[in-house]
Amino acid sequence: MTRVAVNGVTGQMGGAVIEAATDSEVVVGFATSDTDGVDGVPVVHPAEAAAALREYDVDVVVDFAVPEGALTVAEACVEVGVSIVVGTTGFDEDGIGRLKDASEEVPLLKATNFSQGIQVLQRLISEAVGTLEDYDLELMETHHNRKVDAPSGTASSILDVIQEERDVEPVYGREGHAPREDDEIGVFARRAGDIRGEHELVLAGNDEVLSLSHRAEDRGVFAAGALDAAAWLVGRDAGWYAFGDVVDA
Ligand SMILES: NC(=O)C1=CN([C@@H]2O[C@H](COP(=O)(O)OP(=O)(O)OC[C@H]3O[C@@H](n4cnc5c(N)ncnc54)[C@H](O)[C@@H]3O)[C@@H](O)[C@H]2O)C=CC1
Ligand SMILES: O=C(O)C1=N[C@H](C(=O)O)C[C@H](O)C1
Repeated sequence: MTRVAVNGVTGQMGGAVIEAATDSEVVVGFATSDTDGVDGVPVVHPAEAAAALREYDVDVVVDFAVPEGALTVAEACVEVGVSIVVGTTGFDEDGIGRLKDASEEVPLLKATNFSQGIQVLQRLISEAVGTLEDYDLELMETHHNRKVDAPSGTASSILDVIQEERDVEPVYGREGHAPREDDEIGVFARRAGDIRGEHELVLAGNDEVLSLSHRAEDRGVFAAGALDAAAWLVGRDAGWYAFGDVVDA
């Protein structure tokens, strides 16, 4: 069985990964929380990650934490030579640069969303935006009230997909006198309750509206995708991998 360490183990996604790990074994977790165990998994501070990766003979880290924590653990993976699946969102440019550096030393797979449905949605969006060239585009995402980064990592990835097809300028929310420019795309983030994750792109023009959307109904979908990615990643060459590589395999 693949020996997994979970970064952010005391969080919402950490719990979902422990629950979903039936074909792999979660042998240790990292978190800054003041606890030494969760669901029978020992919890170690991220500052001690390198020693724990050696002690627990970890094959791969599955990370759902915060950017600074993900970077600390990614750098521990480099020190020990362990693969890492990065699910944390909200990295700035410097953080992405540090992850890229890590991927030169160990296999690193980063995805802003580990659901297969979002992979397909991104492909559909690419086709729709490329085909309906003159249609207005508006992007919406909705998440639970504890989410700290906005827009979501998935919305940012969808924006990247759109910008490969069309030269659009994101406008993050609108307020006051804000007439729409032809080349803009409105991007909206809503936070409420325990909504697991909803994303929608609206394309409007020519007296019609096309709406492409996805809704995650349980965190288990992300946890299962990340564990599939982890099993796929172990034993590969150092490099930067995407969840699409796993889905297409
Ligand atoms: N790629 C994907 O499919 C998905 C990504 N996410 C992302 O995963 C991340 C975590 O989400 P949740 O579990 O909902 O958050 P959460 O707030 O419930 O959990 C965060 C965890 O990180 C830990 N933490 C805080 N500082 C840390 C540090 N310096 N080092 C290591 N751990 C640290 C906390 O103790 C906690 O265990 C977010 O960035 C979220 O956007 C969430 C769901 C799916
Ligand atoms: O924080 C979350 O919950 C989620 N985060 C990811 C994101 O930022 O896109 C993926 C998913 O939507 C859930």
